[in-house]
Amino acid sequence: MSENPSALSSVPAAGARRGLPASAQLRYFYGPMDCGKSTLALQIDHNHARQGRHGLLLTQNDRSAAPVISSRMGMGRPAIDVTDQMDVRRVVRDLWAQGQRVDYIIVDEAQFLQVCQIDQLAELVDGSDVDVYAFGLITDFRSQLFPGSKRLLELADEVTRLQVEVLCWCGRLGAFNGRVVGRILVKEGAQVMVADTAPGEAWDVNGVRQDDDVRYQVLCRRHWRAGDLGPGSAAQDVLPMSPS
Ligand SMILES: Nc1ncnc2c1ncn2[C@@H]1O[C@H](COP(=O)(O)OP(=O)(O)O)[C@@H](O)[C@H]1O
Ligand SMILES: Cc1cn([C@H]2C[C@H](O)[C@@H](COP(=O)(O)O)O2)c(=O)[nH]c1=O
Repeated sequence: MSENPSALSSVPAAGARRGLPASAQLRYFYGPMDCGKSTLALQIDHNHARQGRHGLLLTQNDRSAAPVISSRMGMGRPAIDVTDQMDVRRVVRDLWAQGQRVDYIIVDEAQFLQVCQIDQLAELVDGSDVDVYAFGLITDFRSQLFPGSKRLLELADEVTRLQVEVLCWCGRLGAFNGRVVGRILVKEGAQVMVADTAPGEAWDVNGVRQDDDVRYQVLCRRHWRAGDLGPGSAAQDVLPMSPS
């Protein structure tokens, strides 16, 4: 691994500032869709950048279909779209070769990264003292771990569940990312299908047309298991209308 110019820069890593060994960390922030992960990613980037630290922003398959980290709060920042074949260490090395510092890396939609790419991030933390902040879902629409998320749980120095509560339609805490096709909750299909929690949007992601009839709905376990999408769902629609 080539030398990190950050170590030579005027803003050394936190540990080095105190004369301690390098103290970079791999931190993983997770939560269901719509809980504020991208917003927090942008806030952390903002706070580091304003202290003169240099960040590298990565994402994969952002909802906006653009290479950006985008928050539903309306903010967004350009990011590198990580392809499956990309060696993240190479991206960092290339920046160093151009004389650019990389003090920290922010990765949004980290659940989509390959297992080997999570290992590469850990290598950047341990070998080059680069802080890594990863944000993503932990489980998919079947409530199974994404491989990238599993690897983050295995490797991260710190794992944090976001505190912003996303509620199921019944008012319980929602932790399950239900995939809704038409008006039906599905439990089979491709693991990756980019879509929003808002209905009726369609776009191309990496040249692949996404199904405009697919959306996600965060549910509690009880209603995810039952496939009950609440008032306005298919089950409700077939009920006879009450006379006016
Ligand atoms: N109009 C709004 N007013 C206040 N908060 C909002 C509004 N729209 C979205 N949000 C907040 O933004 C969160 C979604 O943020 P986002 O970073 O896009 O989520 P994630 O990346 O986890 O899917 C919502 O949970 C909500 O807290
Ligand atoms: C559950 C689940 C989600 N996805 C996609 C849907 C969205 O494009 C992203 C999550 O975005 P957010 O920033 O957390 O709102 O992931 C998927 O492809 N497969 C799934 O099972």
